[in-house]
Amino acid sequence: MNTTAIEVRDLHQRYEDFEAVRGVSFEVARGELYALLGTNGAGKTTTLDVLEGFRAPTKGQVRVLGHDPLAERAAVRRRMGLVLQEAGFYKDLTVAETVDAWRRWTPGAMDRRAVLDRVGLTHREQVRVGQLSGGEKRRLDLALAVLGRPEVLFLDEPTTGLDPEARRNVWALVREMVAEGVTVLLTTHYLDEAEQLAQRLAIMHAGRIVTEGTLGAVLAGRGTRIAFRLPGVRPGELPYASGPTRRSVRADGEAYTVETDRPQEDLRVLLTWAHQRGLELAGLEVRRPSLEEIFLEVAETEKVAA
Ligand SMILES: Nc1ncnc2c1ncn2[C@@H]1O[C@H](COP(=O)(O)OP(=O)(O)OP(=O)(O)O)[C@@H](O)[C@H]1O
Repeated sequence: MNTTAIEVRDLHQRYEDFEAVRGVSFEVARGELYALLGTNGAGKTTTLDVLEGFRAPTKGQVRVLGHDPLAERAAVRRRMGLVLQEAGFYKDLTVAETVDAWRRWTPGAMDRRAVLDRVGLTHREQVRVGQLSGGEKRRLDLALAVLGRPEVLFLDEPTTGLDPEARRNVWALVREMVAEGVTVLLTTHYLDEAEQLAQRLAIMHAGRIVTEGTLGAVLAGRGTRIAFRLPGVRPGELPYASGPTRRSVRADGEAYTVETDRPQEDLRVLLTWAHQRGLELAGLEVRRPSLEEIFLEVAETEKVAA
């Protein structure tokens, strides 16, 4: 059996004279969760649209479970589940009526009770969709997406606008799907979501993938961060003169972040310096960079390069 579930090769997508996707390539293995992150307008939803068979690529090739999702729609549509950014429900139908309506045209659909149990909405069965909370609507979205037991699930920003508890509930559900062998392609603005769920991820910016791989690989090669607050000291006074070490110091008001590939030595120098001057390094921490920082750096570097 082919172990690749999703394949994107040199995808380009143009809207009239604007090229929204500019040569994107990646693969997702069966049973893997892959996250597409990116700035607003990076091209994530457009990439998903092509994979879902809603658009023909301007150039390049995509395959889902070995098929062209547009030309061979019949072969692949029933094996995919979609959660789109905007859910189109009838507000006046109850949860039960909504699921029943979808079951009618989903061959091999799960029982209504089974699917609602799965997403934790059984107790809301008789409630009208218009009265559900945002988190409950997202869970109903997921219920409809998994109703036909899909092999591949596309989730476009599945937790946008949800409170922390509702997000965690959605994460738990997504983890269950992955544990059962479902392949998931997720787009998100939340870096912690990708950190929590994704086996591999890509950061997109202006139509291109700028970095890709496992979380470890994306973080590798980026220096350790030494962060602290120090009121009343100018950046030039810190004990880090320019030198051969790959190091940078960022100041944001009194908050300093030193990025370094020699954390132990740099920390020792900093602590000795502060001790000799009787200075208190408030909130001192040594940590690896967060995806958030990498994301911002990527966006910043690209802006400078553009
Ligand atoms: N139908 C369309 N016609 C013209 N331009 C479009 C169309 N859809 C998207 N775009 C443009 O293409 C670019 C990529 O949009 P896309 O929705 O794929 O990005 P995204 O990464 O999903 O963004 P977001 O995170 O904001 O949802 C944006 O500049 C957007 O304005």
